[in-house]
Amino acid sequence: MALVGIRNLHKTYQRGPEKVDVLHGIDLDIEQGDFVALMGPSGSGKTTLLNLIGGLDTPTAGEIEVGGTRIDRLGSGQLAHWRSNNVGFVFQFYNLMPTLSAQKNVELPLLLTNLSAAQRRRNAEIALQLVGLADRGRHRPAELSGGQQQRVAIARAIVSDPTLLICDEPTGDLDRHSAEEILGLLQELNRTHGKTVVMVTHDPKAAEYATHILHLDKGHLVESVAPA
Ligand SMILES: Nc1ncnc2c1ncn2[C@@H]1O[C@H](COP(=O)(O)OP(=O)(O)OP(=O)(O)O)[C@@H](O)[C@H]1O
Repeated sequence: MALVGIRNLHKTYQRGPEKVDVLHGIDLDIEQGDFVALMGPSGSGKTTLLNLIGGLDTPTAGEIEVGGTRIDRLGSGQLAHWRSNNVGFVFQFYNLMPTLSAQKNVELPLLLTNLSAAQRRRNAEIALQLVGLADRGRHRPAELSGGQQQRVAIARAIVSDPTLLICDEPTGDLDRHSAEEILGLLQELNRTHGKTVVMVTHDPKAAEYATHILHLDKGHLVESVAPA
């Protein structure tokens, strides 16, 4: 069974009196261990689909099963609990807490668990080590480069050991060199640590790191090709 199974997925937003149909019956399977790049023109529904897969939003109609759980059937509290156990999120602008050190930022998701303070610290250290920032734990975000801040965000995303990593334009704010480092890191997490990665990107070079490339156009999945 696929890790993510999506059937006839629809999403309609209500904007005042107006209805905006964004996804029109998406069918998609993502296997455990896939690294999927989701591409398509601006407004085609990429972030909408990504947020539905990660349980940040709920569909208007259709089914989403992740790791055997029908997440479209969960209430908002159950969905939040499911997310914290199963999904790590990486965003374009890092979303780190500016007043907290890198170490404390990485520990944040663990505050929702019943791990001891010592265990939280240890797990955050391991995650920072994995992203190559063991020596930057005491730095605040403003004292780190964009690429380093994104590494901290990735450490925060993996500290709870989720199966699924959801990345929305993770290199959209980085120069080419830092972008390649971040993509290399995501690839290593995918290949070596077995994380299933779903990444929205506009950048064809970023998509080359994926094992599968999906194209969305006006709310339809138009193509699914593996990179050469
Ligand atoms: N919360 C919302 N309420 C109403 N409309 C929304 C909402 N979120 C997104 N939309 C609309 O849904 C459509 C798809 O948005 P989405 O962010 O999924 O596209 P995208 O492909 O990720 O675009 P981009 O590449 O520009 O980020 C857009 O027309 C957008 O205006």
